[in-house]
Amino acid sequence: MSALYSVAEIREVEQKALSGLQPYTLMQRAGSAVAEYAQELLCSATESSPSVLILAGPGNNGGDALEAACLLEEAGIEVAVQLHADESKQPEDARRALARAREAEIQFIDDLTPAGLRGQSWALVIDGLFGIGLSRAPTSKLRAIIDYVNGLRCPVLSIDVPSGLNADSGSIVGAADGAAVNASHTITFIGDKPGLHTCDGKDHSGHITLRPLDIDHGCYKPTRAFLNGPQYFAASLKPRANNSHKGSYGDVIVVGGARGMAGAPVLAARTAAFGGAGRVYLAFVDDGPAYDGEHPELMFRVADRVEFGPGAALVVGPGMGTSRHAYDILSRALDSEADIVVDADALNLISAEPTLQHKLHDRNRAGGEVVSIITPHPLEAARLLDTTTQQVQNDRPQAARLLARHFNAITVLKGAGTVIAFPDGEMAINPTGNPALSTAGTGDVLSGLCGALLAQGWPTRAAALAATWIHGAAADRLVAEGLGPVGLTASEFIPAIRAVFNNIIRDHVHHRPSHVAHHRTHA
Ligand SMILES: NC(=O)C1=CN([C@@H]2O[C@H](COP(=O)(O)OP(=O)(O)OC[C@H]3O[C@@H](n4cnc5c(N)ncnc54)[C@H](O)[C@@H]3O)[C@@H](O)[C@H]2O)[C@@H](O)CC1
Ligand SMILES: [K+]
Repeated sequence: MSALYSVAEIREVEQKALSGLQPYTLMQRAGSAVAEYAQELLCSATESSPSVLILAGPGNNGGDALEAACLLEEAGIEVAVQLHADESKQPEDARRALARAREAEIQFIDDLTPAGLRGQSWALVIDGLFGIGLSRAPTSKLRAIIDYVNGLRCPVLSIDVPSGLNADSGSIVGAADGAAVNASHTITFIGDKPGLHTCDGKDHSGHITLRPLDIDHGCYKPTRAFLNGPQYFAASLKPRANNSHKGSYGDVIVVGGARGMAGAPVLAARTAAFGGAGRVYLAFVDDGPAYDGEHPELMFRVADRVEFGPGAALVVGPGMGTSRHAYDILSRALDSEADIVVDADALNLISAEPTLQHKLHDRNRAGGEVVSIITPHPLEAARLLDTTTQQVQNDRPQAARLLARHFNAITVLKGAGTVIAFPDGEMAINPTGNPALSTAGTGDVLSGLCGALLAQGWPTRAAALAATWIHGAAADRLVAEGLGPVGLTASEFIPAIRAVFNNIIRDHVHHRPSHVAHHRTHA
């Protein structure tokens, strides 16, 4: 159950479902799911006042809220509704929900400003202002209500999508002119949505619960997007054979390190070693250090004297600089038949040089297998797409898909809710990770881990998914241990990555029993 649906796909499912159901059925189901969940939240609330504030907007999201209001009132819970709708323009189902609420003599708050809400202490707010139908920034009047809700300390349950958030992209509709509810919980309907998991979605959605509303499976089509998880790379999680040696786990060559920038490739190389590569080389653009005192197992070379044969996995770009010399080395790496991870300065060089762009694009192996992974952060992505960081962040899924198609490379667009896009249009959003990763060097760690998995023979697709997931899970583990999110350094993620990786291998490997149980026979 980790498929992600675009708004257009949700609408399609909804239309198919509605054609086979009595009118109002889905809204009833949605309202009752909200009421049920609200009651669960109220049970755990500490607030002495049981009063629930219900915000209902102009569309069917507001209808869901009104239906929930009726059900909560029937259950003996005190509710107060603030309705932000032009009643003459409500859709049919929402109008019916409103009529029902009026008949039930639910309390409507006449004052539609925050002043009408102040002075009350709410046990819970139910946010039904906007769902997937929000098309422009909320008006200033509604922004004031959203600000009021965001200043409260009680739980906030958003219906379908936190109002103000774009369900496809996770950005706030209207950017600086917009505002979105900060939910503690989101109950989302029909299918999970990408925008809840990336960009601002991660901060605004809180705990996400999916309710498919009993819609027949036949109404759903397969989607091209999913929430990343170990099930998507489980086939590559294998135990190590006893009869193996360093050659069994491949070579990583980290290519980078212009003068004065040795730290980045060292971080990538250390992670490649901790991620299980058999041998790890650093190929320096300029004369780098002779060895790593803390990890003397890493082998230092001068890039000009290193062959980029097909057998090794290349990680190109950390601390590489953008000199002519770096260009030549990158060009040679792109010409090679090796699996390649392209990061950092290598991406900057590519964004400035059409020749390199073509080389990256044309790197398919015979049979069409994609052999390149690019790992841009939003600024690098913006340079590659010749646009602005703001534009990239406005629609991260779209930006990642464009990059993947344009450069024919699996694209790992880093940031809150990292997006992994494939050249065939498929896309994953990564649920692991936290702001502890917002520090220098964590990108080098990610590209080093990708390289380690490629060196161990993982397909590029599985490597990109697993590296992203493990990298984020390592950050989550450190924060759970009380070591972050403030002040963690990139180096500290490296041993945590090793621990998480070994754990998931253990969890996914089926062990044979060590002995055979024997049955006693009684005489
Ligand atoms: N139709 C159905 O049977 C179902 C609908 N569902 C609910 O309905 C929602 C979608 O309903 P709608 O399509 O009506 O969309 P919304 O309820 O999200 O809101 C759309 C309405 O808001 C208006 N609007 C958009 N942006 C605005 C702005 N900035 N300021 C003021 N008004 C603005 C639109 O003109 C439209 O009237 C879902 O998110 C879900 O909560 C679910 O209950 C599932 C079943
Ligand atoms: K909502």
